Amino acid sequence: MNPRKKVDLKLIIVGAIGVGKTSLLHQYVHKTFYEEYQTTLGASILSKIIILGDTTLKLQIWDTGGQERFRSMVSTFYKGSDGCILAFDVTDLESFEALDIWRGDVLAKIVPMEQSYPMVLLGNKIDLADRKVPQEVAQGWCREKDIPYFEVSAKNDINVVQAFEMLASRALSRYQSILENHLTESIKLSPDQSRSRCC
Ligand SMILES: Nc1nc2c(ncn2[C@@H]2O[C@H](COP(=O)(O)OP(=O)(O)OP(=O)(O)O)[C@@H](O)[C@H]2O)c(=O)[nH]1
Ligand SMILES: [Mg+2]
Repeated sequence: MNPRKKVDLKLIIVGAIGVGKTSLLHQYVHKTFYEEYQTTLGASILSKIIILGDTTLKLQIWDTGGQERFRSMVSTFYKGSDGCILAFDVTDLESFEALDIWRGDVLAKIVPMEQSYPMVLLGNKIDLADRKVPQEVAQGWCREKDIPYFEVSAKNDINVVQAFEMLASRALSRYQSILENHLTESIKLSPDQSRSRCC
């Protein structure tokens, strides 16, 4: 029998209204795409199990609504997340300009750790002709922040799996190094603890 490790990770997807967050998630989890737009009211969760190396990962991915009126409410869901997908629409300049705010909102809810919090940026709808955000501009933003960038299309299923799995793999590495640090700390602590118990 394969003694595969099992890890549960919470991921979130955030970004402005209508950029395609729900569509990206449905493409990744269900391999489906809908042209009709149904805004996400608050948040919803989808799960997917994937295998990375010797680990079975259960991804719980929180889809959040981009409407302004939900911003403070959805930000309460960021807490405890292991990684984040930031999304914008390459045909919507405002959605790109709003990224600093979305990123700031997420980082404000994350407890700072030695290991940096994993994020990836997805520029969605590259199947459309009327692009407003050049690839180099988005890449420049990501370079400054040390975040990987993917140009994607939820509609045509371009780069979607690669982007989600890059985030999952970074979130898993962070989870493992936090776990190792905890174990090292408890090994360091245990001799003192046993001494104090016996004296
Ligand atoms: N052409 C094209 N349209 C897309 C793509 N992804 C999403 N859409 C369309 O964009 C619209 C909005 O998509 P959603 O996935 O609902 O966007 P959202 O970011 O979840 O929106 P909120 O929940 O309101 O924040 C829908 O009509 C989708 O069909 C894409 O890659 N290409
Ligand atoms: Mg949505």
